[in-house]
Amino acid sequence: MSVRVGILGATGAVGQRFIQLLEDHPTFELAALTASESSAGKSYREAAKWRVNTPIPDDVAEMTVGATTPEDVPDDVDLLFSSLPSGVAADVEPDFLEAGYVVSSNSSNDRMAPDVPLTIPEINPDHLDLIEVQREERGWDGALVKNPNCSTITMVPTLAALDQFGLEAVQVSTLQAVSGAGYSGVTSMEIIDNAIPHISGEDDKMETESRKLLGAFDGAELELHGMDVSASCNRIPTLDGHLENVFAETAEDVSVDEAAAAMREYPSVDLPSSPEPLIHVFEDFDRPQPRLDRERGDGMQISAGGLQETTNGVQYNCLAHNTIRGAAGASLLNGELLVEEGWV
Ligand SMILES: N[C@@H](CC=O)C(=O)O
Repeated sequence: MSVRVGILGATGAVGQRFIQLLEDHPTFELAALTASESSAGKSYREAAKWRVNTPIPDDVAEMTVGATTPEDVPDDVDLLFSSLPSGVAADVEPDFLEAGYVVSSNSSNDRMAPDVPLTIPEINPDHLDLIEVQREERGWDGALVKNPNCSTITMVPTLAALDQFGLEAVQVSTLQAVSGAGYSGVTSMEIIDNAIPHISGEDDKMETESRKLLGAFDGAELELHGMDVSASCNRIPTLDGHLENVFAETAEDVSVDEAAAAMREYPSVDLPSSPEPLIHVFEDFDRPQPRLDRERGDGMQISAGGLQETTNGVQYNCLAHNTIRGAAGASLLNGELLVEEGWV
């Protein structure tokens, strides 16, 4: 079965990752690319400054880029991936949803809306049924599904594994790669020989999105997880791969061996982009490391290591590739789930 897909915001850094990940995808056939008005009508090769570490696929290079309006997307496209800047996405995604498109979006707008599924297929696939609520409330024929922020998605699979011990509170400090800020996000003068101890808006995303992802959905309403999450997000001069130091407080005592087994055994799902296993656990205290471990599972695996008991739980490090598992790969996997569950 082949599903025709499009990319909204195809010329940006995440748009380029989508193109890379869609090359040779077993189900998805790339059929539409959109970008800003200034790119519309150009070939993709002319419109995009290609910066991904594999060549632009020849057929994609010759595709004509459309404007980001439903009129410029062929009717036979079944699924759209959105990597629009969040301000633009907030304006234009609703037009596509009203026009009946199913949109799997990486943009941060609406992630916490009560009727929008914020989904990681291995963690909370049942939340996808919020689409029923969304369609009823908004009157859309289409459907909007979001994936979390890259720093959230790095930590939440490990928390999902630990939740069997009764998660009560989480403190996390991040060391985030420069690609998370986009190609021109931090200048070399700001970041070389440096670390920047604040990423605007990022603490709040981790604190809220993680509670939604681990929340309980009863078919009508979603209740946020009761744990308390405190995040401190920092930029460091790595290119890709967000490393995070997590302190998880649990109601029950948990040993290092129990925590490691819970993470190792946390199930993956049977979708083309889901890695097996979902979480790789290192015994070493000095792993995971961004340069060594970000490409594990084609950039889709979560790594953890440095597990130690604390007075009220465990501490550890975790890592994921922020532009693959944390962005384009996350939306793609949500698209695979949408197909599997019959929403596309
Ligand atoms: N908001 C994130 C994006 C993820 O890569 C960041 O700034 O790093």
